[in-house]
Amino acid sequence: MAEKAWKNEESENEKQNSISVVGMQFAYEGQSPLFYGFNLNTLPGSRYLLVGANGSGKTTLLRILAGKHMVGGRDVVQVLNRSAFHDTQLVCSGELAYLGGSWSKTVGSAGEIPLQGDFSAEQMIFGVEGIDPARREKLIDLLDIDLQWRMHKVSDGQRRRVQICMGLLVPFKVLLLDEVTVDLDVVARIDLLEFFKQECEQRGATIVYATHIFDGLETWATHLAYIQDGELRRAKKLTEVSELRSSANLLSVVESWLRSETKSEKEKPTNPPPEKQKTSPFGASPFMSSRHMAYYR
Ligand SMILES: Nc1ncnc2c1ncn2[C@@H]1O[C@H](COP(=O)(O)OP(=O)(O)OP(=O)(O)O)[C@@H](O)[C@H]1O
Repeated sequence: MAEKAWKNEESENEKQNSISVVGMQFAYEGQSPLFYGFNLNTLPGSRYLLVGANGSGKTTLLRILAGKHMVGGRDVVQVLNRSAFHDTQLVCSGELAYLGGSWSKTVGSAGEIPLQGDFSAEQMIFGVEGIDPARREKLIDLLDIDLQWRMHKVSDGQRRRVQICMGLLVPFKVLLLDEVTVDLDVVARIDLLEFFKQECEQRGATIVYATHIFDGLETWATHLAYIQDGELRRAKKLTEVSELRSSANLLSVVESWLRSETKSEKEKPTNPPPEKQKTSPFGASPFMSSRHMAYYR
């Protein structure tokens, strides 16, 4: 029923993108652009797997989508048709959620919450107001959280469970995940991935998940996005990745892409490659990083 409801709504909205990135450019201070003319569109209900070598730009992209860096005008990076950076309500309302590697979490209007200290899991989880009790119970159960855990005495995996629980308390519409299952045991990871899948199928949520762990993701993801040095080399439905139609699994497909990337790097001439263009395609102004403009969170 729920699935049908969001799909009807979606057809009325003419399949609007849940994420839209158009001609994005971004550089860290003092560095040449990491992203230049970067485009990405996702539809509601999709589960994107974001893959690429170490340093290819996955975390930076997720942080930009999460509104943590300003990368140009309001139209460049839009989530739910609103500017990811300028519309702070997106994050405060919980519609746009980001779960990354750090041990702190912005939970709506509660702001940054440290996840280490002499307090219980219960205090943390029940400290967030306005949460649907049934959803909260479901998450506590799913992540097998003991509400009596003292946060300064738990293991990395247990702390991670509490972090994930808090990040999911509000029913998100777009969820950005940066390698968050890394500390979880197999059962917790499988159950969580299944929960994410249901959130997309039943509510039309969109997930972008950056990971190097591909176990079980062939049947989980709907799309695969492959980044190389800040360039989106592939963005396809998983069913359209030709290598996956043969017997190859996701791990070996991504491994072959990464290996050919490394090989072509080695075969490059020793002269340094020309830097990516540093002027904006939208005007003659010099390229400016988000930090030059002091617009980052
Ligand atoms: N705060 C920062 N300041 C300057 N450069 C940075 C910063 N964070 C990342 N970088 C650089 O930006 C590039 C992309 O880094 P990013 O963390 O986005 O890659 P990644 O694909 O997430 O890597 P990994 O798979 O190792 O997590 C790298 O060259 C990195 O050194």
